[in-house]
Amino acid sequence: MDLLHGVKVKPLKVIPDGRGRLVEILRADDEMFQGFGQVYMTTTRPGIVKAWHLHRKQHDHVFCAAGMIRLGIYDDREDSPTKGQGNEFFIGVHNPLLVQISPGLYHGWKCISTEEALIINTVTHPYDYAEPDEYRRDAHDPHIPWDWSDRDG
Ligand SMILES: Cc1cn([C@H]2C[C@H](O)[C@@H](COP(=O)(O)OP(=O)(O)O[C@H]3O[C@H](C)C(=O)[C@H](O)[C@H]3O)O2)c(=O)[nH]c1=O
Repeated sequence: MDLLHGVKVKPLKVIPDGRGRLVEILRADDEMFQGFGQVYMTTTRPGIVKAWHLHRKQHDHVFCAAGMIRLGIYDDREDSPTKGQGNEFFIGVHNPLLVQISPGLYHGWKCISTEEALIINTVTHPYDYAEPDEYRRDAHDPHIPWDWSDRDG
């Protein structure tokens, strides 16, 4: 899969031992590091879609620590070489991957596990309560050619 302009991925290493497991998520010396604003946890119940979200300033770094999600990213930027294209990732306990999403890209996810998905998002700007850097479209807005329904095969 060709990555959208402004999307980067980092495969994460799971270090298991007799007590449990440890996973480094994002480091200040990573090539992809863009700065630190805050880190927060958000969860999604099975079958629920949280989309579409877009930030104008902020980079997101999405890691799914429990459960599994189908992460969708859609490029609607006029000046982008990948305008009109999308990326899809299946990430979580079975595929530990950190996905960096640049400002201007629509993104969202669906929880595809039977248990709640737990997402750790490390972002480049602290959340501004007065003027959140959050722009949204309905998850099923026809402007974005995306189908969140499950596919049989
Ligand atoms: C991000 C954030 C939110 N909030 C408040 C605002 C709302 O009252 C409540 C839920 O926030 P939101 O609807 O933004 O939560 P999610 O729908 O889980 O949004 C997240 O999921 C999608 C798919 C993303 O891509 C967003 O970037 C990410 O914010 O928490 C805070 O108080 N602090 C914060 O840092």
